[in-house]
Amino acid sequence: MKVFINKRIPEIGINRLLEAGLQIVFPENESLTYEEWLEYCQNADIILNVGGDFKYDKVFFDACPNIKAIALYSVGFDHVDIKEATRRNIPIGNTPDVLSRATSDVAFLLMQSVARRASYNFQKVIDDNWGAFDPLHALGQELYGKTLGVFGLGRIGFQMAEKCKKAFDMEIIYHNRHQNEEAERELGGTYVSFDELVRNSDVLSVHANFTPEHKDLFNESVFEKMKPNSIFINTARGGFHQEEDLYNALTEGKIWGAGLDVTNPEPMSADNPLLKLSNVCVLPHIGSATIEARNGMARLAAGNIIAFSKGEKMPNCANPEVYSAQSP
Ligand SMILES: NC(=O)C1=CN([C@@H]2O[C@H](COP(=O)(O)OP(=O)(O)OC[C@H]3O[C@@H](n4cnc5c(N)ncnc54)[C@H](O)[C@@H]3O)[C@@H](O)[C@H]2O)C=CC1
Ligand SMILES: O=C(O)C(=O)CO
Repeated sequence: MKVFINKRIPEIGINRLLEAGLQIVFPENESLTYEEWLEYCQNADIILNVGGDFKYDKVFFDACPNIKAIALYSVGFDHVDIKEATRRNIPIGNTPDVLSRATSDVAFLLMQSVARRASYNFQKVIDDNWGAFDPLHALGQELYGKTLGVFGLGRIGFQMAEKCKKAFDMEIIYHNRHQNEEAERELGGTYVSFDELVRNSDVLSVHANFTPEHKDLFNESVFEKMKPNSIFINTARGGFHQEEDLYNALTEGKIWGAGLDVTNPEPMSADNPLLKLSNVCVLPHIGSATIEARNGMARLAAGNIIAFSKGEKMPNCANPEVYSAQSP
């Protein structure tokens, strides 16, 4: 079977695919236009997808009737129309768990960076503007004993909560699709309504899976209810926050600061007004960017493809219902 991989991934994944006798096709140039990407996909049986540049929607599936399986090099699958894939019996593999530690590390890093104004202070050093010791300037806030609100207490949200609990003895509240009793026991966390989460969090960290109906969920009316000392963190997907409303909330003192690893669109333009604010820290979607996580993702993506090529179930599948649909 022919596997199209749109961008180089760590060797461990490539080697596994080659050892399994699969044929790999890489593009000559990794910056593909939609048309070029589609053409590569049309000539493949399986796709190993890196990044979220192109959507796997009805138009794609109609244009690529030969595609039998897609292995995402990500845990998030918001760029895939899962219903459409399932309808066509196409399993969609993803890479859970192996990146939870790295991504929650970045949420934790952003939280502290914003609380201590790290990017603002770093910029001062770069600008040769260190200045004299000033008892009243660039003061941050301490996080000990404060309340962390997790929106989406899944694999990554849990690890963020665990770190905040251990490092700063923070109180954990969360809002999730379902109450997570095991997490409550381990973290001593409390399930709250969305409204309570927004009103009571000192740090509100977004970790849910993105779906179009939640676009701009964090908007003016939400920021309005947040505490003036609160920090908004988003490492999930940029679509969750309304950027202009976030900017206004930050400049009008409705919230203390924001840390973003994800924006909408990505990349964020260098002249984005958010980047001029001293209470904002933006990272270029590096949540899973560690050697350990990226190797793990390569291993899982290759494992999904190899299992599929042998007629087995993908071990990590975003639409396991494809398998029950196939059974008599
Ligand atoms: N910044 C980065 O580099 C990375 C970002 N991510 C993002 O993080 C997301 C979460 O990943 P995991 O923790 O592995 O997923 P997960 O599926 O383990 O956890 C997501 C949780 O969010 C909850 N949820 C979903 N929609 C919700 C809603 N509308 N309201 C309340 N709760 C809701 C789910 O019930 C689930 O518990 C991914 O989907 C991806 O978008 C993941 C990895 C790296
Ligand atoms: O896995 C994901 O969903 C990412 O965003 C990148 O690792």
